[in-house]
Amino acid sequence: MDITNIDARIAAQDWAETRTSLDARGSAILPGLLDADTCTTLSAWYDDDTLFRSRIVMARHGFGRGAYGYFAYPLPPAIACLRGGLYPHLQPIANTWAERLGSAVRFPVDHAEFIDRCHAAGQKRPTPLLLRYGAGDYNCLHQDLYGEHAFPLQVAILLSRPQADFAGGEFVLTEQRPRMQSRVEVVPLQQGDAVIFAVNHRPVRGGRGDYRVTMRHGVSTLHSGARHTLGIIFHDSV
Ligand SMILES: O=C(O)CCC(=O)C(=O)O
Ligand SMILES: [Fe+2]
Repeated sequence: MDITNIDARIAAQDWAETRTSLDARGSAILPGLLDADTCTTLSAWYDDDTLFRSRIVMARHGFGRGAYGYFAYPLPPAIACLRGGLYPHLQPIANTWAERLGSAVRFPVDHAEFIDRCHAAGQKRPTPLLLRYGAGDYNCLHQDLYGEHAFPLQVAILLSRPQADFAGGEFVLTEQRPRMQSRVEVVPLQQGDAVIFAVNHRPVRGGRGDYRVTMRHGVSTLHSGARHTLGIIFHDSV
């Protein structure tokens, strides 16, 4: 796996446009973050038990249908590179959001320092994950919160080819505004595209200042084939 290629692909994204999109809708697409070969390699890792600290069968927990593995430490270099390389682009947005939401929490520039904060609070287990869905599988609306410390943005990368490898299985986001019913958006992704989205709350500018919107994400039912995703969550878990 060519890590310099991943670094270059992170650097090549339009981060100003990404920020605009995150502020406007709480999500943004990074087109072609990973190339097709990298996606194929990462999908194949799903079957390698040595890479994972635990395996979750979603139906057993009421999370949906499908399965995933949480990577073990030390993370494979490609995963560490994605986690550590995406974070510095998101950290300024996270701090602005925290300020606008009236939170005193601030996120350090360096991801390793944020991980130290998680570990000191007992959140020591790595959260990057690889998911696999087959026909009939789905992921219920949820939030990936794993303890007191939570970075407000996370990333999911689609490793499979829509229409060719699978059908259905769309990434969806919902947002709940105060005193309003939930609204849903489908995020159209191609193989190698990443979606960045709010883990929990995001600020929205209203007539009387910012208010707080609650977001959830999930995946609609796969009609056929198999779909792999790589999830990058920036906080660790209890
Ligand atoms: O499979 C997906 O697209 C979503 C996976 C997910 O829930 C996550 O990465 O947190
Ligand atoms: Fe998730």
